[in-house]
Amino acid sequence: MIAPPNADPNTLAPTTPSQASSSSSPASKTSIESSSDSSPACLYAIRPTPYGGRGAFANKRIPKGTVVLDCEAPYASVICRKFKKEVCAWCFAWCFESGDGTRRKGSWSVRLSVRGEAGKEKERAWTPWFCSEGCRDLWKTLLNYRTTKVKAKSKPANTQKTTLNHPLTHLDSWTAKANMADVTGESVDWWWTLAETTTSRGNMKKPGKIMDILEAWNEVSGGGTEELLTEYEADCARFVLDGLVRQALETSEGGDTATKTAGRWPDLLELQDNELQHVKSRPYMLSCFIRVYLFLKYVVLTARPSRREIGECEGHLARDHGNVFGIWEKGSDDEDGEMLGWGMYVFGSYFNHDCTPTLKKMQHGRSLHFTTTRDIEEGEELCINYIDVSKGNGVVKRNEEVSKGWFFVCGCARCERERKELAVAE
Ligand SMILES: C[S@@+](CC[C@H](N)C(=O)[O-])C[C@H]1O[C@@H](n2cnc3c(N)ncnc32)[C@H](O)[C@@H]1O
Repeated sequence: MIAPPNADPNTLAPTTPSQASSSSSPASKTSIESSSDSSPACLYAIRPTPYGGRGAFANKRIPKGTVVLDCEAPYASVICRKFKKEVCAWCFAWCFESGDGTRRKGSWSVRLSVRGEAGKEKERAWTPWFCSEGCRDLWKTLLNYRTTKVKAKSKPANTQKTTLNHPLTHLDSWTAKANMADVTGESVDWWWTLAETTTSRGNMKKPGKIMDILEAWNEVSGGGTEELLTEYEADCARFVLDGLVRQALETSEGGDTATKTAGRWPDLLELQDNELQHVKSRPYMLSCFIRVYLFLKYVVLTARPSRREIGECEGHLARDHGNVFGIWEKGSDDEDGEMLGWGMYVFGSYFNHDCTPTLKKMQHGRSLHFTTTRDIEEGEELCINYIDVSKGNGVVKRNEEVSKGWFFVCGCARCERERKELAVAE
């Protein structure tokens, strides 16, 4: 359970137990159970825990080595830009691992063909790369959708980027001005509303408004993200876009494209919303979120029939941190590898952290599965580990790590026991 450390470790994402008070909502329980026909999710049920929102509890005795959840593919995912040529956008194969001697040069050779002007192939910042044509075809089959095409308008005669001021940097000053010590749900909503109203269609005609500037930027930059967003924000934008595409396919094709156990949009919305906790801890994340939203709305999604509204982008961003899983170089974050990207495997996000985990998660290509590491008794909680618990760190160090990355105090039995032992020793 991770968020993207490579981009900016301080932008990793967590949540607080308080927000999970919707915890035992019947909807979330149904979501998990409804997938039981195609997955072994009926082995457990989602119920409130005494320490941290909801958790997954065994419905019956589960033997060691049982796969309790097998997510075939993520609901949404992104390969970090710096790895995009090295990691297959479909099966997540890393060229340095899959190398047969010829591939050690450091990038895959198949990419999505994008025709630029005069029919010439050109590579854009968002162009995905693949390990094979087969993977590229699968990607195209699922996402046969114009995700990255910017509005086709004739270019203005003067295409000097330098004549435009960066349209989104002013957002930094918004959050800098705000007293973030007093951050509340209402104040976060207020900033979002301000972002929306100052860029709304009603303001379109007024010169100097963000909408106009973004449209002009769009025209001269050809939709490039390089200068509008930081690399991390661009990765977030691609992640959200992937989710929006899946959501659109769900709606337009009756949901048949929903990947096995990846969940659907309503399931994703059932996940813990981490936005407030995240912004409280890292105020600059609010302007990052809003920049991603404005970028998607006015630069990328202008080719779509209807423009996505705040709710959908915010819905993704609010659940991204703390709920997504890293896509790791060796398929498991227990090993010291690179995190190549991240993915939202919705139903996997109900597993809480335990310093003595009962599940091991393993990534195989696009899939992620969770296997019991010992026999589990009926009623026992199924937990994974968010941090490396094999380092031999004590309760204090482990909790420093958990609270730094995920903002919660670990309520697992091992931590409770070690805290008591420490108190007695003092
Ligand atoms: C991915 S979510 C897990 C599901 C979550 N409990 C829910 O109700 O949606 C991670 C969040 O669960 C809570 N959590 C997970 N493990 C915990 C633990 N060991 N102690 C306290 N809270 C925990 C924290 O709020 C954390 O941010």
